[in-house]
Amino acid sequence: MGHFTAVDYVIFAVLLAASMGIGLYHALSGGRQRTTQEFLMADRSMSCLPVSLSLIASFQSAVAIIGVPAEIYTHGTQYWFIGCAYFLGLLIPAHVFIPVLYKLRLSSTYEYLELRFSKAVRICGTLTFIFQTVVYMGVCVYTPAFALNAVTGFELWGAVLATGLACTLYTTMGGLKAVIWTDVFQTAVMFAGQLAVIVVGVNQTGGASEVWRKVWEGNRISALNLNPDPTERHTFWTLGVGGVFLMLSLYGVNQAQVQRYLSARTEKEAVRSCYMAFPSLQLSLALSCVMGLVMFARYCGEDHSYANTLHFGCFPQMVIYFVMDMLEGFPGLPGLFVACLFSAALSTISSAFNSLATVTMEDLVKPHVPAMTEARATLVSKALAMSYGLLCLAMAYLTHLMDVSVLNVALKLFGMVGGPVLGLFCLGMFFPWANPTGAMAGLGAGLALSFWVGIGSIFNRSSGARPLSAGCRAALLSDNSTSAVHTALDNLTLSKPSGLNRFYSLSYMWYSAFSCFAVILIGLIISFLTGPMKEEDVTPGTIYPVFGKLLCFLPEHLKKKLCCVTPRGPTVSKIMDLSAPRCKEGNGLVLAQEDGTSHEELDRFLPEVQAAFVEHETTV
Ligand SMILES: CC(C)(CO)[C@@H](O)C(=O)NCCC(=O)O
Ligand code: NA
Repeated sequence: MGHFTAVDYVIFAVLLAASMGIGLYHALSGGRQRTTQEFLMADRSMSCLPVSLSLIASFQSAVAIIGVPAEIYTHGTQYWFIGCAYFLGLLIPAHVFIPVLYKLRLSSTYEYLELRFSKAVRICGTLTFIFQTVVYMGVCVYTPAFALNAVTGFELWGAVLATGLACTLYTTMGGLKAVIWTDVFQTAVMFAGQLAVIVVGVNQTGGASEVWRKVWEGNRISALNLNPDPTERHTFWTLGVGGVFLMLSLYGVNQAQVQRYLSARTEKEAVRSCYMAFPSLQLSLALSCVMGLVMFARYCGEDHSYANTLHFGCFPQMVIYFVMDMLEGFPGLPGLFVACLFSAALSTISSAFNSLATVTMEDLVKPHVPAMTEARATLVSKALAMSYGLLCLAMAYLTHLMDVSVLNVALKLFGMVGGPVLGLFCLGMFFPWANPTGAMAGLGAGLALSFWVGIGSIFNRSSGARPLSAGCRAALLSDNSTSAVHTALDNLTLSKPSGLNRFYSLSYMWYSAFSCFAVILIGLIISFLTGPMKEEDVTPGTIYPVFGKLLCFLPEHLKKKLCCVTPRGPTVSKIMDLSAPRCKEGNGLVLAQEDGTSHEELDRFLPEVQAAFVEHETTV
């Protein structure tokens, strides 16, 4: 197998150096990262282009770059239908979540939970996010290093340490501005690397029509699978409908993304960035799917040296093997692909460090130390970003100890942990009756159910291995494969799950939707049992009147009766209570802000808000 030349290592080093350069630039320019507003929120001054590229970079890591081609190679193009989920998966955040969250002018998205429910719900939301992100970042930093190491002997722990430390450094120096601008640069490198592999790969295989012929004859082009069985791993329903909930949990309520929307200059700019993320996300999906197809065309029917590793799902090494095989003899291109992999990883973990620092600061530290000076708060935020960077290295080691198939793990984690949090936000925004007790019970039950099915599926391997499709079998059963392989495959595909095993074999693409609905249902039941929230008790601006909008033909008084209009009222003092530690930023009073009002205009209110706050505090 081809080894790296000096040129390749130099390209990798240049990637790290350029990223750190961007970090240094933002540490020394602008406000020099001396306020939390700049360090955590990029001064709320970003325009839509960098924000949109940064949005797609957050959850597009080496896991997707390696995992998706492997998935397409093994199971055909069915996974590509997840692109259908991008429509609603971005439209709903743009027109439901952004308007509500942006107007509240939060820093942490979990502040919403306190405004709508209670402090306890907020803390639970924050802790859930921290858990999800800490596990995810370990997988993200470990995956590219591991895959490269397995095939090319690339220094495993050297790569983990170099990426983890470089990323920690530029995130700590340059704050969110550096994170967003490195995302822009890294997304470009990511696309360039994928494109290079595809162009060279198509050439090596004998042109686009030859690739098409081979994947067509090899049965890789999947027809739309409309099987309603929820245990079938990838169908149109699991990907196109279940995927919408996955997208909502990531692009609607996940702190990493919401923080980007909030860093936009205006609400319009935030909505526009969400729209602009759509084509780039489709492009990214298309590139990784096409890469899987080219890979199949290259190896189908001839070289099955790596097919042995395919038996139990998708192995990342295979993709690296293919890439190195393709790019051998093109000096610099293997290095470009390495840069592509690590770009994807860096842009994800940098978002993780910054968003973790933000929620820890805003939700866990500030409420307990309300008198902290701005300088001290910024210092603590930087210390937090750095600590999470170092924790990431520890998590990479933990990932190393668990032997996992990365794409499934990432998607399962998003569903198991992100789904209940999505449910919590939906419960709060769409159901004015939901009360804090219901929210707590709903979140607890939703998490319990999703961990039950998620952990159950791990111990229920027999059905976990079921997804070997007919096409995959064809690929594995080359002429010279033994009858033992045939028998093993038949046993795998014949065993149909029943009873509890059927529950455990729920497709992981349904996890988000399943746990989201569980939270809403249990949350509503408990709320009605313990006394539903009254309209005048709900904080203004925290409800999205979805029923009011859907039932717009009803007369006004009936709508009011159904409690499906935005509650309004002179409850400013109540908001001041709830958001006391944040009031210096003037969060509470900007609720009436109209669409498109710029932060500059808002800032004119700040002195008034501060005066009101001081008055409020001294009279209490
Ligand atoms: C999150 C989606 C589904 C959005 O397209 C996709 O980027 C994906 O499959 N990501 C896998 C996780 C990762 O790349 O880290
Ligand atoms: Na990324």
